[in-house]
Amino acid sequence: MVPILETKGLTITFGGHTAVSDVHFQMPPHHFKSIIGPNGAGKTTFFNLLSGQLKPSAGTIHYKGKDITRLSPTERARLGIGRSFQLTNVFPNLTVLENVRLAVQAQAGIRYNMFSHFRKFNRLEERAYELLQTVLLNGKAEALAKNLAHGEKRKLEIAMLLALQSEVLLLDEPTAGMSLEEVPAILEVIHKIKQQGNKTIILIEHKMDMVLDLSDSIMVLFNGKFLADGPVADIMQSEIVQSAYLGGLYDDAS
Ligand SMILES: Nc1ncnc2c1ncn2[C@@H]1O[C@H](COP(=O)(O)OP(=O)(O)OP(=O)(O)O)[C@@H](O)[C@H]1O
Repeated sequence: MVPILETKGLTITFGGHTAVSDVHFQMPPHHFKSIIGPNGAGKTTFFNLLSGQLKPSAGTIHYKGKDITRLSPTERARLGIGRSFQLTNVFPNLTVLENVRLAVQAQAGIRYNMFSHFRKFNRLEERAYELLQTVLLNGKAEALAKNLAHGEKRKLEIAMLLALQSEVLLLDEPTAGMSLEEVPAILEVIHKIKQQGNKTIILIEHKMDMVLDLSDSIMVLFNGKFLADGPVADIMQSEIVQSAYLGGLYDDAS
C-alpha cells in the first residue's frame, strides 16, 4: 500500500512545549481514520500541520509521495487536501445554493459572464444542487445562509468542502457545538460521503460512538506522542490505549 498521506518524525514545539512529537503516520487511500486522544493531545495541532496552517519544527509530510512540508495551505488545498474550517467565506446574505455554486465555480475556475456562459452557469448550479443533496441540505437551497441552524451551517461547510473536490478530507469535530438532535444528520452525511468511496477521510472526534461507527482505523495521540494506530477492534482492546486513554484519564468521551 502506498500511503496517500504520510508524516515522518513530525514534531512541533511551541516555546518549551512539544505539542506534536515525532509522529510517524500513514494514511491509506480511500480509508477512514479517526484521531482520538485526551484534550490537549495534539490532534488539532496535527491537523494544522497536515493542512499547512502550522509549519513543523522537525519532520516531513508527504502527499502521494511528494514532500509538501513547505507548501502553503492554499497549495495543499489545490493538490487535494481539504479542511472544512478553511471555508469561512460563507456569504450570509446569499442563499445556500448560491454559496455552494460559488464554491463550485471557484473550483472550476470559471468567471461567470451573464451573457455568454449561461449554459456553464446551469451546469454549475446542477453540480451545486447535487452537493446539497449529498449533505441532505437540498430542502434549504433557497434559504439565506445566515438563517441556517448551527448543524445546517456545518452541512453547508461540508458541501463547500466537497465542491473543492479534495481527495483528502480533514474533518475536525464536525459535530462540535451541535445539539444532540443535529448529530445524526451529520453522521448520515459523513456516511454517505464515505460510501461514495472516492475520498480519504481523517476525522477528529470526541464522540466515541461516532468514531466506532465510521472508522476503518483509529490513531491515538497522547501528550503529543503517537500511542497506537490500527483497526478499530484492536485499538479498543489495546491495553496501552485503555490505560492511557480510557482508564479514567479521559472522561470526555460521550
Ligand atoms: N499556537 C499555539 N501556541 C502554543 N501552544 C499551543 C498552540 N496550539 C496548540 N498549543 C498547545 O498544544 C497542545 C495540543 O493542543 P491541541 O489543540 O492540538 O490538542 P487537541 O488534542 O486538539 O485538544 P482538544 O481535544 O481539546 O481539541 C495543547 O497543550 C495546546 O495548549
